[in-house]
Order: sequence, then C-alpha cells, then structure tokens
Amino acid sequence: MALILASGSPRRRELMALIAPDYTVMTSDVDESKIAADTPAHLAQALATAKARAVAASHPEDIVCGFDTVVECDGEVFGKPHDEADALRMLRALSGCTHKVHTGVCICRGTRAAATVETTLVTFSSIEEEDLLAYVRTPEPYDKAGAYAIQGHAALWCVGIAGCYYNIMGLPVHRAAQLLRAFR
Ligand SMILES: Cc1cn([C@H]2C[C@H](O)[C@@H](COP(=O)(O)OP(=O)(O)OP(=O)(O)O)O2)c(=O)[nH]c1=O
Repeated sequence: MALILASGSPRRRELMALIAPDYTVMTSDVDESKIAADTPAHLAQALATAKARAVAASHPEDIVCGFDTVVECDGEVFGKPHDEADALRMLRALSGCTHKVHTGVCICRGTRAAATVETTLVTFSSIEEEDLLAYVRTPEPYDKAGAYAIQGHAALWCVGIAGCYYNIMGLPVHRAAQLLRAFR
C-alpha cells in the first residue's frame, strides 16, 4: 500500500514530506472549471475531492491525498490569475484588507473518502501601487491562488495571520496529518 500525493504543486511536495517521508506523486487531469459549490470553502473541498478521487480510481489499494487552495475576498473566489491584469485586480482587492484562504483536503482509499477544509485569515497592509506593478512582472504570482505567495515577497505585506500558516501555502500540515492517521 503506497501513499500518493495527487498534486503537481512543489509547495505541497515540500509540506507533504513533513507528514510522510515516503510518498509518491501523481497528478490528475481534473477540469476544475466544471466543479461548482455553494461557498468558496466548499469549492476548495470539492476540488480537493475531485483530484484525490481521480487518482484513487486507478490506484484503489493506495491512500491518495488531494488538496485545493482558493482565496476568498469579499465573497469572491480568487484562483490562479490568468494574466498580469488579473493578478493586479486580485492584489488591489487584497491590499489593506483581511481575506480568507481555504484549503480543501481529501484522503481516499478505494471508495472510502474523508474530506475537510481548513480556513486561515490573512491581513495585508495597504500595498503601494508601484510595488504591485513590480510584483506582477515577476513569476511569483502566476501559479498561486490569489496571485501571491506568503512564503515569498508577499510576506512583506502580511500584517497578521489567524490560523494555520501552512494552509496558505496549500497544505494544512496538522489537519492533513490528523485525517491521514485514520487511514493508516
Ligand atoms: C495563497 C498562496 C497559494 N499558494 C499556492 C498553493 C497551490 O500550489 C496554489 C493554488 O493552486 P491549486 O489549484 O490549489 O493547486 P495547484 O494547481 O498548484 O496544484 P495541484 O492542483 O496539482 O495540487 O497556490 C502558495 O504557494 N502560497 C500562497 O501564499
């Protein structure tokens, strides 16, 4: 029985190693645009579940972990930005405000599945327009929900965090380890 991380995210690979040193990585080709939910938190959970189930379907003996992270700002969902203008739109909205980061977690083995979602509150200071314009010209925002990396330059804008820091990076280490314990 193997442990599989159903993710292409380098951040998740790094954080998964804290939970279990021996795991393999497989990516799923879930069409995320086809999945909807009633709230941003439920959307993160539904997407994590779809990713885990897609890999579990072809590896029924193994334990599969899937994750998905979305940023919620004033009720709006921010996924990964499509382009520079989209990244600027998100970052301008996040500037000087508190927003939520939801990471859905799903662990599957065959048809058995357990899913949850972890939410962290993040408060940003007001960000100078010049700083935003420079940031969106770097590669950092483009493969990140909400167009920022808390583990990168966005650390400079972070006034406070309520909840799990690792959840913002895409894998709530404590919560995922807890859920995984029931499967091993
Ligand atoms: C907010 C934030 C997100 N992120 C990342 C974590 C996730 O990799 C990404 C959100 O996109 P996701 O769609 O959750 O994940 P992914 O496409 O990168 O990987 P996979 O679906 O294969 O698991 O944003 C950071 O690294 N730092 C941050 O501060």
